Amino acid sequence: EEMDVDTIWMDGEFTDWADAQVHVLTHSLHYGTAVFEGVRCYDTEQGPAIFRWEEHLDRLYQSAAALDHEIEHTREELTEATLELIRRQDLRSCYIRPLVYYGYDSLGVSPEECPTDTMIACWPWGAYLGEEALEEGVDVMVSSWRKHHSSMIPTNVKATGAYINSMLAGEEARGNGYIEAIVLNKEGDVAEGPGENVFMVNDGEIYTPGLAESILDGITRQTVIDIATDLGYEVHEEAKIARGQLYTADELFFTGTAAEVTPIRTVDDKEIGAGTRGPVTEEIQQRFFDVVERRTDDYDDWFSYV
Ligand SMILES: Cc1[nH+]cc(COP(=O)(O)O)c(CN[C@@H](CCC(=O)O)C(=O)O)c1O
Repeated sequence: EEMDVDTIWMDGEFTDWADAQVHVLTHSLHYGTAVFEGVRCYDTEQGPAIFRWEEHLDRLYQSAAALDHEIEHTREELTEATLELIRRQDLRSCYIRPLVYYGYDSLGVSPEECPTDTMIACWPWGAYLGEEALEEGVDVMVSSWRKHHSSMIPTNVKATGAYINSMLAGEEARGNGYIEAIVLNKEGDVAEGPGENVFMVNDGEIYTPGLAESILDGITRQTVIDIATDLGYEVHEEAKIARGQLYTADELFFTGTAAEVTPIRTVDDKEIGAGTRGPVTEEIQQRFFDVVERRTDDYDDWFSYV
C-alpha cells in the first residue's frame, strides 16, 4: 500500500516534513561537516524490524566523535525517537536516515561556535540499484576518480563531505551508460563502490578489501562476512584486489544497506563469469534476504522490533 511520510524528528521534536528546515548559513551545508547513517527497517513476519540498529548507532557516534560533534541525545533517546517515527507513519519497511550536523551560528571553517544538531528521517526505499538488478546484476565501470586515501579524509567515518568522491564517480559511470562505478584507491587497487562495498568470488573463496584500502567499514559487509563464514566459505576480509582481478573474477557483488546484495555482471563491458548473477552470490543473497526478512530465527539479536 502507498506509504506516505510526513514527519521528521529534529532534536527532540516530531516536525512536519515541510517545516523540517535549516538556515542557509548552516555550517555543514557549506563545509560537508555532517555525519550520517543509512539503516533499513524490514517488514518481517514478526512485524517491522530495524536491521543492526545498535551497530549503526555505534558508527554514528564514532563518526560524530571523529569530527568533534557532541551529540546531545543518548542512544536510548535516538532509538525511541526512531521507533516512534516509524510507528507514527505506519511504515512496515523503510530506509532510516539519521544526520548529525553543525548548525547555524557563525561561518568559517572552524565549527567551534556552531551547535551540533541531530535529525532522523525515514521513507520507503526499494532496491537501490533497481529491482531487476538484484536478480540480473548490474553493469559497472571502473571510475577515473580514485577514492580519497584514508589519510586525507577518514574513510571509516561516514561523513557527508566525503560523498563528493562518490557523486563524481557514480555520475561518471551513469553518464557513460553504466549503473554504478567501482572506485580504486590511491594505490590503484579496488576500494569500494560510491555507496557500497565490493566482494569477489574466486574458486569458491570470497574476498573483500579491508579498512586499509580506504573503505567504509560496511555493516552489510560484516553481515555478509558472518553469513558466508557460517555457510562454510573461506572469507578473506583484508584482500588486496588488483584492477585486473575484477575482469578475471568468477563473481563480483556489491553490499550496502541500500544496495543489500547486488550482483555485478559486467565491469568495463567485460562479462564477469557467465555475465549474470553467480551461484555463490545467489546463495549469499538468498540467505541475506531470508535473514533480514526473518524467514529464519538465526541472528535474532541483529533486530530491533518496532
Ligand atoms: C562509501 C560507502 N561504502 C560502503 C557502504 C556500505 O555500508 P553499509 O551500509 O554499512 O553496509 C556505504 C553505504 N551507503 C549508504 C548511503 C547510500 C546513499 O545513497 O546515500 C547506504 O547504503 O545506506 C557507503 O556509502
